[in-house]
Amino acid sequence: MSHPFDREREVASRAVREAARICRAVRGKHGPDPVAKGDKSPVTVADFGSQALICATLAAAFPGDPIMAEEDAAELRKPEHAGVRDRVAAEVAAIRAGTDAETALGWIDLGDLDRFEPRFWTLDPIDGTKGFLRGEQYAIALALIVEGRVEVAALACPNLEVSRLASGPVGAVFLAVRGRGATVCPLDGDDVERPITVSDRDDPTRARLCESVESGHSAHNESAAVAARLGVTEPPVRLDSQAKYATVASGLADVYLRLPTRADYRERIWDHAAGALIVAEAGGTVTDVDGKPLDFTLGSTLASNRGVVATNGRLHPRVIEALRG
Ligand SMILES: Nc1ncnc2c1ncn2[C@@H]1O[C@H](COP(=O)(O)OS(=O)(=O)O)[C@@H](OP(=O)(O)O)[C@H]1O
Ligand SMILES: [Mg+2]
Ligand SMILES: [Mg+2]
Ligand SMILES: [Mg+2]
Repeated sequence: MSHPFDREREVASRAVREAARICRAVRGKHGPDPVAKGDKSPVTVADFGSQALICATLAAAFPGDPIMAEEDAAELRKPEHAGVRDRVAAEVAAIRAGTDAETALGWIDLGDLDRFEPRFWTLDPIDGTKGFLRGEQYAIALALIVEGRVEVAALACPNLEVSRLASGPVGAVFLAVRGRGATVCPLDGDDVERPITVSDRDDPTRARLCESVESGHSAHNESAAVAARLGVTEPPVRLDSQAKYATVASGLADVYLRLPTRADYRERIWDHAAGALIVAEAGGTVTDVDGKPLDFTLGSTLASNRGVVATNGRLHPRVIEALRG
């Protein structure tokens, strides 16, 4: 039986898998060549290559769909970055033979949507770029938003173990369609997908928390205070990227806290759309720190939300209460 968004799910899955290949290739070869953006955050050959491939795939499959992606090709067009541009073009051509630099830059710039649309994709070609540079966790995050609701999510986590068992393969793809549950399957090979669910833990003192590695992205001192109020004794697991959502969705952690470090920072929608649907479809709950649902209708940021809290659902009210102090 076919369902709405079957094709979108299949295309999104294929797109993030192909992007994971370029990320791994860039890491495997000669270092990722980070370039500092205007806000001083890093972007690499792999971020650009991933965005180029995914935008090309989406444009071919859904020509009318706009894409709101994190990166753009402006820096790559500057003469001082000709070396990076040539590497991006070469990495893209290694996967899509015959692609020239102008074509690759044009694909990157397909992700230039900057305002809300009734139907659009949002893409983080590498979420957790700092994790990618450290050789730790990162994710390729793609989501389809229709009428302000996330309908489809695909999240590739190339360094996440599918089953945290020693024998589990490294690299996972998480998929979700609203109303149809969430699944995981290995990034490599063609193993079957299996459904995932959040944990059923309801004792807050035993909650397993996870948070960002970077203290600039989430206030570690405040999450420690929240943990103390809940009576949690285990230290939080720190991992980069939307791998945190995947960890909660698979029941390996119970709570993801992302607490604002500055009053003026607005979360970007591509940092949350895919992960939030995957947790919700695995049976969990995602809100901001005030307990409000995330609002994806306001353009590129979650302008009416502060921070993010994702839990297994059962613990959500207790966590929001603990956040109130
Ligand atoms: N001040 C501040 N507060 C909150 N979030 C911020 C902030 N600055 C940046 N960012 C965004 O954080 C994204 C990475 O988040 P992570 O959870 O992966 O951080 S961490 O690497 O685990 O520390 C990161 O995504 P990528 O750029 O895709 O890596 C940024 O969009
Ligand atoms: Mg970034
Ligand atoms: Mg990101
Ligand atoms: Mg990114």
